[in-house]
This record gives sequence, structure tokens and C-alpha cells, in this order.
Amino acid sequence: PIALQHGAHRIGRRTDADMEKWRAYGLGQFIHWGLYSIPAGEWNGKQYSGAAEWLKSWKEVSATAYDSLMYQFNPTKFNAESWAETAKQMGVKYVTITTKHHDGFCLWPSKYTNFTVANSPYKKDIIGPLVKAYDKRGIDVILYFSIMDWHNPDWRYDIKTREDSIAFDRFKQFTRNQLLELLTLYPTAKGLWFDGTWDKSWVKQAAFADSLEKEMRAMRPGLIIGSRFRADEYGKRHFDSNGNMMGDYEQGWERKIPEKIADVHGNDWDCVMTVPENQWGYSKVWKGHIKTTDELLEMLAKCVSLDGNFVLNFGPKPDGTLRTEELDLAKGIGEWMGINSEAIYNGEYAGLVKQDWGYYVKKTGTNKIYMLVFNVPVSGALNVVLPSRTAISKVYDLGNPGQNYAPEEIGTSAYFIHLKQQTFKRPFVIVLETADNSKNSGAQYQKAK
Ligand SMILES: COc1ccc([C@@H]2N[C@@H](C)[C@@H](O)[C@H]2O)cc1
Repeated sequence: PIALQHGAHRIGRRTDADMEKWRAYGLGQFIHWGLYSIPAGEWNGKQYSGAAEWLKSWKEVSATAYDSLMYQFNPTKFNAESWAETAKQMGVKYVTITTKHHDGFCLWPSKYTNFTVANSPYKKDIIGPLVKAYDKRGIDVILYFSIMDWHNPDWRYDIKTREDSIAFDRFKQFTRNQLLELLTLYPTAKGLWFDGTWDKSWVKQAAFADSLEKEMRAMRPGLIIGSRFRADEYGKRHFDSNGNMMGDYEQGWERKIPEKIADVHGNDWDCVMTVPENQWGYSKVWKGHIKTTDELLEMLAKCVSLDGNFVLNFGPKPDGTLRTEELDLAKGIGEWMGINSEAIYNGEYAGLVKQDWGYYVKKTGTNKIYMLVFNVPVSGALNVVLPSRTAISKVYDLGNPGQNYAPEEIGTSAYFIHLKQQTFKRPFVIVLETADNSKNSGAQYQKAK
């Protein structure tokens, strides 16, 4: 391995209680809200082709005109309690909220810039009430922060001249000030979700970013910071020059999900996902495919079955209300979670051969394995292959505990679970309680005749 000063400072997963709690979340919510929510992807009557929260980067939009949106920010219907209640009903265990996106507008009254809610008609802090409302419901808060800041005149995409270097040094202090300010104002925040860290200017700041990360962790022991925050001294991001992940979990899964367990390299990770193809902030027009409740539930199941968390994005409207499509999804997911959340919370990779009917999730620290069924075979028989010398001691339908199954043994530690009915309206969960029968307690179920 290469000697690194600013690469990964830990090999393998964090094992402390804060991270174990993060690992167990299963389901999260992302909230993208800011000035971009007002134009919602439209400018001078024309639709921006990109993501609505990137509108300011459109050549048709002057920065001055965009920044004056601050004087229109007045979400009269904003109610942190109702957002948090929607999230509670949905069954999320953590929420990631944009404090400042790339446009530089701060949803908290930062004292390091005027470009904040304090100077909008709304005047009041948005982040504080949200943290309070979510904490009250036992939903942990992670603060999203974009390093790239299109409003700050000291931001640079790269550092080519002495002037760049002087300006960017000011920008680094501004960034440090804002991050320490957020950790001071919102001490219950469990982590920081960094974005806007790909440009050369920041990638060249390995030493600064490393010391800032250390300073934040010292200030807030247990703080959770992902792999996207900093680069190593050779400019490597997410994974350092020795291939070791930097930060506490992998942040590469944005709008994509790993296919197999080998893809996650034993790291913690979460997948952040949009409802439409690619819109994070509120957008008037949702192009392409809009994901359904069942699609999102299958993504959730797949993430948890591969040792990750699934974080669904909400883009609230400028008036502070949530859009109907998102409220409907929150309700649909919440109904399913109301019955099946036992298969999601504290779930981990079960280490079993993946079958076509769906996904296995193992309950951390137990011998309970959940079968999250999305595709019932025409045979009605769910194939289960366990490690040798593992017997099944009990099988039942999580949503209908009275419904037991007697698996048919069709081979060495291989079983068929014959479903009682052919059609299912919703994804469902079957619970397998396994026993290590290496003490040869004798197979519980008859061999196939
Ligand atoms: C260079 O491509 C992107 C794509 C999306 C992003 C941002 N990350 C997501 C979590 C959203 O905040 C999106 O604006 C940034 C850069």
C-alpha cells in the first residue's frame, strides 16, 4: 500500500453504537428544498432540461435574477410538524435535509452570509423547527451541505492563479465557519451528507478537508460523515489510493442500487433515490418514469438485503406543502411498513443464494430470516437453499402469523415453501426461523418422497 496522510483513517466498518443505529435504519427520507423550489425548473416560460435544483446553472438564468428569488421565499404553509408526521407514518428512521444546496441559499440564519432565510420575507429558521419535529418522533436528522456554492464570490472550480488561491482560502474558512455553525446550532444532528465536492478546487484540499473532518468529529463524537466529503492527497475520492473507503459509509449510490453483495465491498452504504427519473427539488414537470409504491418497496427490499439503507427524496413545494404524488407514496409505503417493517429495521445481508421470488433479509443478531416476496412463481413454490446443516424450525407469514407453512425438503438444506394461494396483491413477507442442526437434531420436515 501507498503511504497516505489523508486517505482512509479506518479500515472496515465503524462498530460504535451511533453507526450501529445508522446501519439499522433501513428506510430514510431526503428533503430537497430551497429557492429552486420556486421556479421549479421553469424560467421565462421555458422548461429547463436538467434537474430543477440545478436551474441556476442554466445559461438562460442570470445569477442576479436567480438570487433575487430570495425575496420571494415565503412558505406560508410550511409546517415542520406535518412533514415529520408524514415521515413518521411512512416509517422512515432518518431524514437528510438540505441546509444549503449548490445555489448557496441557506435554510438557516447563518451569520456568515446574507443569502439566507433571515433576509427573505419568511425571516425564520427552517432547519431548527425541522430538526425539532423529526427528533420528537425519533427520526434522526442528517444535514445535507453542498461545498460548492455558486453564490459565494470566493468559490472556484479550480485554483490556477495566486488570486484563485487567496480567494479559495477565504472560501475554505467560510465553509469551515458554516459547518461548525451548523453543528453548534443543531447539536442533535447525527451526521452530515456532503455534496458538490467533485471540482478540482476542493479535490486539491486533501489536508484541509481531512483536518476539518477531524475537527467536526472531535466536536461531535459519533458524527456520521459519508465517503463523498474529501479526496486523498492524490485526488482519489470515495476510495483512497489504496482502495480503502474514506468516511463512514459509501455515498456513491445516487439513483442507483448495487446488483450483488460484492458491489458493496463490506461497507455501509445508502442509496438516495428520486421519485421521477432525475428531479430532487420541486419540479413542475416530472419527465420520464414516475416510480410507483411497489417499485420503491422493491428498491427498499433490495437495498436492505444488500446491507444498505434506502432514502427516498421529497421535493416540497414553495408554499411549504408536499406534493400529492409524494404524499400518496408516503402513505403507500407506510401502509406496507405498518405490516412488514420488522423485515426492514435492523436488517442485513442474509448470505443466502438469491432466488427469483425476491429478497432475503436477516435480522441482525438473530436466527430470523425474512423472505420479501415480490415475484410469486407459477408453481407457487418458493425455493429456499440454506447453508448445509441449517434446519428450518418455523415458517410463517409475517402479515398473517396464523398462516404457517410446512416446507418440503427437496434436497440437502433445500426446501420448497408451497404458497396457499396463487395471486397476491401486495408484496409480502415470510419469516424463516432457522436452527443450526449441526448437532444433527434430525431434519424437521420429511424428505421429498
Ligand atoms: C454532476 O452531477 C450531479 C448530479 C446530482 C447532484 C446533486 N446530488 C443529489 C443528491 C442532488 O442534490 C443533486 O442536485 C450533483 C451533481
